[in-house]
Amino acid sequence: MTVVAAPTLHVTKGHGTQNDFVLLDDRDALVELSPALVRGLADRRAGVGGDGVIRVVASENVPEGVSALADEPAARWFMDYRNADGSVAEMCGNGVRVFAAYLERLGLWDGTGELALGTRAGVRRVRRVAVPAGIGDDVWYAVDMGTWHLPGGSQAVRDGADAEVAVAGLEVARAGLSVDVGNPHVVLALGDEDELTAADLTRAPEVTPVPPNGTNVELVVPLGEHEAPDGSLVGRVRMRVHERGVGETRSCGTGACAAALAVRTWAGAGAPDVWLVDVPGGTVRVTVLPEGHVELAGPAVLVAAADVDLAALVAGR
Ligand SMILES: N[C@@H](CCC[C@H](N)C(=O)O)C(=O)O
Repeated sequence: MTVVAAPTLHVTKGHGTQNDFVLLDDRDALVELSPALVRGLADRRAGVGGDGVIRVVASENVPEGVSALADEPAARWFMDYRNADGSVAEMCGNGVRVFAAYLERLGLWDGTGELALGTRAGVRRVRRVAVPAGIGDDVWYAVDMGTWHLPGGSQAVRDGADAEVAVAGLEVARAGLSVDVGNPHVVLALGDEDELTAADLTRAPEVTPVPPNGTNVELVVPLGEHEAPDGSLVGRVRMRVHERGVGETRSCGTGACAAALAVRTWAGAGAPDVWLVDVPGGTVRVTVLPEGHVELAGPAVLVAAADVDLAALVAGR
């Protein structure tokens, strides 16, 4: 574990619907964020603890080719996201909101208008939004998550499944639908909430054919639809997730988008464009936007700040 800057690292802890992250401000890209350092910071016993680590880097310090920043000079800040096992992921939906809250805390965004930020999946745009009635009182952010894709790169499929998924605790393998929202997901619908509870996600679900770069897996139970005050339809699903590079987490923003998109696809014509996704850590809202985009909205909370003694972090593992 080599760190150029200092023997201590100032970090902040935050979460979005209890998908939790260790955040660091390394705008000059001085910290060598090795997989070992990420694993140490994310360690829930010998480190700070989190599902992932997120680093703020000024766009001009991001190596060329990492994101589409060259096309978007307004994206001054790059979200360098790592999973708890030290692996790099293209995108993190809950992470983007927490990253925006962290930029506000650092005085790098004033919370007004639209914040463009760089990610490995391209530029994402964030804005503060009103909290939907009855869903807590944390500050909410909405993120345009860009374009999404079903198998074959399209936004419509003839068959509702392209994979078979075996989940511990469930007797028979289920059909799953791959959804790409910047990172890979496979979504499978379960019969009822008892099955959702019975699923054992301490082990990674086995997906066939094996996705070449691994995948996140979402188990969903559709909960029906209701009418919003403006007369439009809102769908609701309950979800559990096993994240690539992490394990079961209490929420996954990209996973919520994938879950809503899969259920909407299975529901066919006339299905709602707005979905509430209930996860163990809370509720997020997914909206299918025009031009093939999808939006994720939900809370972001910063809960603590700490100075990490890097020598102790190494010694403790
Ligand atoms: N929790 C995230 C997704 C993080 C990345 C994922 N584990 C992967 O490897 O693709 C979210 O909120 O989207």
